[in-house]
Amino acid sequence: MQEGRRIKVGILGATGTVGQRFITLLSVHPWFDIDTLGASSRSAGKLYSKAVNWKQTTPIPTSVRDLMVHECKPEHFMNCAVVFSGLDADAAGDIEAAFRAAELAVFSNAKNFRRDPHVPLIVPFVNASHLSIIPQQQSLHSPPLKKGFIVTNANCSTTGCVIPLAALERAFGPIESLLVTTMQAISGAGYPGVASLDIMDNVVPYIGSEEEKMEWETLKILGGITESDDGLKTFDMHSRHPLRVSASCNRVPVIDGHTECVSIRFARRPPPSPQQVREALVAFSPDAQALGCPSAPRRTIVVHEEPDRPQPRLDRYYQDGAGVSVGRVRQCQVLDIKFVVLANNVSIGAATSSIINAELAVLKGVISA
Ligand SMILES: NC(=O)C1=CN([C@@H]2O[C@H](COP(=O)(O)OP(=O)(O)OC[C@H]3O[C@@H](n4cnc5c(N)ncnc54)[C@H](OP(=O)(O)O)[C@@H]3O)[C@@H](O)[C@H]2O)C=CC1
Ligand SMILES: N[C@@H](CC(=O)OP(=O)(O)O)C(=O)O
Repeated sequence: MQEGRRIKVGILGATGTVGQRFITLLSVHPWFDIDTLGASSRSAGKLYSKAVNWKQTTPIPTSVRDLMVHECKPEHFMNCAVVFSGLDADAAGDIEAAFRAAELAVFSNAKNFRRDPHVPLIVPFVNASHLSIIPQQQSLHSPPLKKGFIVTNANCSTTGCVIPLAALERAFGPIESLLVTTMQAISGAGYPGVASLDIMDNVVPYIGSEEEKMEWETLKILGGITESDDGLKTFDMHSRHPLRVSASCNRVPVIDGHTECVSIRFARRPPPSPQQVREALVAFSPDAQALGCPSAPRRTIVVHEEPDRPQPRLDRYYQDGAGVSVGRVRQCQVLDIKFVVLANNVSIGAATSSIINAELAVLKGVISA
């Protein structure tokens, strides 16, 4: 990024749970300046401070308090080189497609384009290399695009799980089986989300479509990209080393932070020991750090030795919510290794991932500053 150059950005869904986290993070970002905000017609035409039901622990940044909220139409955002989306999935599909067609670079949290064969699904510490599919996405668009594209980040539970898995595949080769059971925070369902009478004093053993998303997204993220003789790139869905995934997803009465119990079997025999696994997790240093992404945490994974960690209340703000916390690394009597991972669903599970993805795109020259 050229010294002194700043990039104007817009936020779609700026009033929501993820949108508020975007505002908090981007208001102090060293490269990006918040220029334009968008939300539904319920909020459009109001000052941000009047439209939003602000739920962050820090005040609304002064730089955005008096910005007007717009409808999510590209013509309001043409000052922006980058648009971050925290849109409700019911609206995200058409709106993000329109923004891409208007030659805007869209970094989305919504699920709508994650399965698109030309859209990268990127967890920034895991598969930044998938940005390489963007020229194909642009050339196959009708009409072909020069600057517009969509990059998605993953489901928040998928994100927490694939980061340690990527560290372990890098150190020990392919994982062939994954069993994961989640305990997901209420904020994952947006605001107002799950009714208090459903979640207080309770655990709800079902989150619609969540298990299917975890089982599918993990394969796209951990897989590579293959290129045919005619130059067409395809996501290989971890098919060179087939990975079987079984996810069980639960909602628990925690405000922020998804906790996941993970068991894995490696392809390699004999498998690594728990101590080797701990060392590989601690040593993990993704490209986002080496390349100098300003929002990348100094350390991606902390490994706790205490037997009762990680815990959401104690660990969800590790590295300002950009890192993940692992604990209880031990032998699994059925597969090889099991552990617990905790990730902040609103930060690295959503807004922080989008922002680091955009930083990677700038550093790799996909976005011209
Ligand atoms: N919360 C989390 O932990 C995670 C969320 N996600 C995904 O991120 C996205 C946002 O989630 P979250 O912030 O929790 O959701 P919220 O319900 O809190 O916020 C939704 C946002 O979308 C806007 N919106 C709703 N309908 C429309 C519309 N028709 N046109 C334009 N804007 C609209 C809302 O504006 P208004 O205020 O005007 O209604 C609001 O700004 C979702 O797709 C979600 O699945 C992904 C990972 C984690
Ligand atoms: N469904 C997740 C959050 C979310 O919105 O996921 P997705 O973006 O994959 O729909 C949760 O409830 O915790």
